[in-house]
Amino acid sequence: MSGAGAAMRRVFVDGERAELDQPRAAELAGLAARVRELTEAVVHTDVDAAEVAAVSEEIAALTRRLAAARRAAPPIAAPVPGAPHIGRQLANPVTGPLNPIAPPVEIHTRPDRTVFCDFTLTSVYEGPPGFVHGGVSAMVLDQLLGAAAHAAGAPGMTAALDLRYRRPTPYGVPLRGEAEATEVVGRRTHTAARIIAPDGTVTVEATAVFVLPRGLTPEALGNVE
Ligand SMILES: CCCCCCCCCCCCCC(=O)SCCNC(=O)CCNC(=O)[C@H](O)C(C)(C)COP(=O)(O)OP(=O)(O)OC[C@H]1O[C@@H](n2cnc3c(N)ncnc32)[C@H](O)[C@@H]1OP(=O)(O)O
Repeated sequence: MSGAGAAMRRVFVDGERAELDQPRAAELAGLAARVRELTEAVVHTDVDAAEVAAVSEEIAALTRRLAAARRAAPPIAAPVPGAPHIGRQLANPVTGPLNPIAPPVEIHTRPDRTVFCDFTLTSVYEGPPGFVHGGVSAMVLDQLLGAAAHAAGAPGMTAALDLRYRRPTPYGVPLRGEAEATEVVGRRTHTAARIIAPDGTVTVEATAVFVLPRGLTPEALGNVE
């Protein structure tokens, strides 16, 4: 089995990572939400130099307090019977409520196994002035495409990701992401996705191929249907 396959098995099947119950996850999600506000404030602040220095010191002190009890690796959520493990990665940089760099994006699965998300990116994700960074759009789409592969019962790791940036993606407005699996061939799952602006314009289109690492089964990843 590949290194990635073995690592996934250790985390999701063998219980290598700390597993948080819902109240503890909610506490830490609240902390991450405050840090997201802090990031926004840092990017936009215009306070004077003395205040910047004072706040920097306070933040360094807060960081030391949090680091006083440190885990070796990000924790995951306790398993939910019947649900895929993909939703257990609480520190995922796209969907993870515990990760301050995640917007976070909440992905939903429809009964027909397609997936969608409604999300708003703030100006901290700016690339070209006034618009979302292309790498951030790619990150969101990679996750959404991966979720579509999971939803189809054919999860895998991203082997290829192809993007078409049709129009600039605005930030600060509600965006819709949609994705679906288009074909499953052996360990390969082909997927397609798009980001849609509030006026219905498709700003980015993506296709991706996901490959299930050798030695893993969809069942081991929690795709139980
Ligand atoms: C497992 C998933 C778990 C997810 C957990 C939750 C997170 C979800 C998050 C989701 C979002 C975030 C996701 C992330 O961030 S995943 C992180 C980014 N991705 C990676 O790091 C992947 C790195 N690559 C690899 O580990 C290997 O290359 C993999 C495992 C992908 C394949 O290595 P393996 O040795 O197994 O491959 P094989 O040679 O036996 O080929 C097998 C089949 O695949 C076909 N093929 C191979 N490559 C390509 C390609 N580029 N285009 C088209 N097809 C390709 C190949 O032709 C063959 O098909 P066939 O000839 O049999 O028909």
